[in-house]
Amino acid sequence: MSETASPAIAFKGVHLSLGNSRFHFDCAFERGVVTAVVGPSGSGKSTLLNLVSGFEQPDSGTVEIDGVDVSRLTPAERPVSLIFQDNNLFAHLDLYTNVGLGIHPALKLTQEERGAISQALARVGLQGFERRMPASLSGGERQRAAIARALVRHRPVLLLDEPLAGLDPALRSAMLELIAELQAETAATMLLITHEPRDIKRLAKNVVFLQNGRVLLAATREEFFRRDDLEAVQQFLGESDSAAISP
Ligand SMILES: Nc1ncnc2c1ncn2[C@@H]1O[C@H](COP(=O)(O)OP(=O)(O)OP(=O)(O)O)[C@@H](O)[C@H]1O
Repeated sequence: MSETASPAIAFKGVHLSLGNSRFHFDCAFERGVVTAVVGPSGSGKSTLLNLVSGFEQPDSGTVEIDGVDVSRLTPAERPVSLIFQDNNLFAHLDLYTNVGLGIHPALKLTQEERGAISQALARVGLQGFERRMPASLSGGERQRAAIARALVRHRPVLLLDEPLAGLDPALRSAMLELIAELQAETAATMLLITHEPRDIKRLAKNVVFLQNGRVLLAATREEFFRRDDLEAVQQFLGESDSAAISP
């Protein structure tokens, strides 16, 4: 991974215990690119993202965003947006309100901000969907609405926790394109949890591979795909490939 520019996110001697699981992260994430966060189930991928978003705080060590120690800040105080696999939207609120909440929790919006909501919905292909309720949307449309909300927030860091899981192949590929376009437009630093090598190939510049709560390998995408000397990486590539072709 590039070490020349200052990283957007840095874990410095971070230790955390959750139940019987122990995590130790010392790693950095390059600014303005997508880094794929991969590894076996239970290796700590969501926990790593939670430490960035503030849903977990380290027992010791620090998490820095843009050189600022954010370890003790609440999620709302951090310069971060999040998109999960599902449950990104409030089911009882229409899309206009769901996206608007990304700008202001009490929806005290200026004329310009109100315009930005409709623009963001149009940007993700949901023009005219302002009054639609989440339950009336397909899974792919709901994920696009979540991206619209991230867009209006203008945060420098976007965390994507398996946002494509559960989508059919055509929707997956449309979402991959959309995320790639938004990354190019906004130059946000993105961390993407995925189980799919093709997501890494399409989107990621770097890859961080976790095992047992630690970073096993931090590499560029090209280096990562050459590291099949590592059994865990070989297993990830093998299993994912077979999963990709099975019905
Ligand atoms: N709040 C918690 N209390 C106890 N154990 C926890 C807690 N949160 C996570 N863990 C444990 O920590 C380990 C890592 O969890 P995590 O969700 O970060 O893994 P993951 O790599 O994202 O897994 P997956 O790919 O299955 O989503 C798991 O064994 C999990 O059960």
